Amino acid sequence: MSAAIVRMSSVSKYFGSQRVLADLDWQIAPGQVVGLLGRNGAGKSTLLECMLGLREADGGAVTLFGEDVAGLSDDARGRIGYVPQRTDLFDWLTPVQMFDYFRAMYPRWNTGKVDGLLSRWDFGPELRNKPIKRLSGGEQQKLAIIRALAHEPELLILDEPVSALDPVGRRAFLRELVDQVIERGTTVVFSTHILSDLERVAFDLAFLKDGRIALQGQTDALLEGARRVVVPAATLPGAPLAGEVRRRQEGAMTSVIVQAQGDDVARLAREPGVRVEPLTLEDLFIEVTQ
Ligand SMILES: Nc1ncnc2c1ncn2[C@@H]1O[C@H](COP(=O)(O)OP(=O)(O)OP(=O)(O)O)[C@@H](O)[C@H]1O
Repeated sequence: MSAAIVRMSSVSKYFGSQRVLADLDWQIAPGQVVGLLGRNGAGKSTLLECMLGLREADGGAVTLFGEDVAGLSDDARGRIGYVPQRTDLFDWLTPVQMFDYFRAMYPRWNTGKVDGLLSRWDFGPELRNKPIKRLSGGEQQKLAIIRALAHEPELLILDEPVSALDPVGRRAFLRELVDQVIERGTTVVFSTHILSDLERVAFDLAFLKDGRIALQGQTDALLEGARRVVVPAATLPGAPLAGEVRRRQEGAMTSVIVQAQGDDVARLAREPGVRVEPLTLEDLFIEVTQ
């Protein structure tokens, strides 16, 4: 397997006494497209900011393209695109002025791509020449996405990029992501709460919980293998089932979530009163992150 593009080892981050990242290990391979999931406040933005060196971790190591993130070269920086959760555009400029400014900074800036996206995403002459601070939240989010894509990055980090977009805008963005960005082999890390979007674009999912990546795998495989096994408490063995994620007592029954069905689940399924149910992505999110 080729060397990881992103490598995080034992990364910790505290805000005061609150531990947000707890010795987190994570690696992302070239061309991987990963959806990052977690509850509100789980630390997704913090994780992405530490990954990019925008926030200093309190412990551990982060490398991007094999370089320590604290001393990242201009070349490596030029290969990264980032859409933050809150847009950080120069809002006193107009879109045309902002893109002129960034074009001068990035050798690989693709003006044709910017113009094409502006046209397809409904930026007529009037919007292109209006100060960004007077644009709507969704319009500003579209500009942040265009800015992140314009230099055709090899690593694209998106922190809830579609939260302000309407369904038409979201679909247009996802089409661009799937048809252009992912098609080109770009490595993508994408946090969102819109699970249906992830099912469309993310081949891999990673769940952040208690400051660590609690579960990661291919979306299809996770959904195919994950089951809720509801068992009379007396029938359930005390030892964890193979691939067990969590178990919870519900009256006389115990509900066990497994990532993948092993022989023990097949055996239990034959016992009277046992139910084995498939999980949706939403079920899996709730079960893994609760
Ligand atoms: N600058 C800061 N100072 C103090 N606490 C912070 C700061 N930034 C984030 N936190 C805290 O760290 C935790 C993680 O926040 P973060 O924004 O990374 O979560 P998130 O998973 O991105 O959440 P959401 O899904 O709501 O966007 C939260 O409890 C938050 O209150």
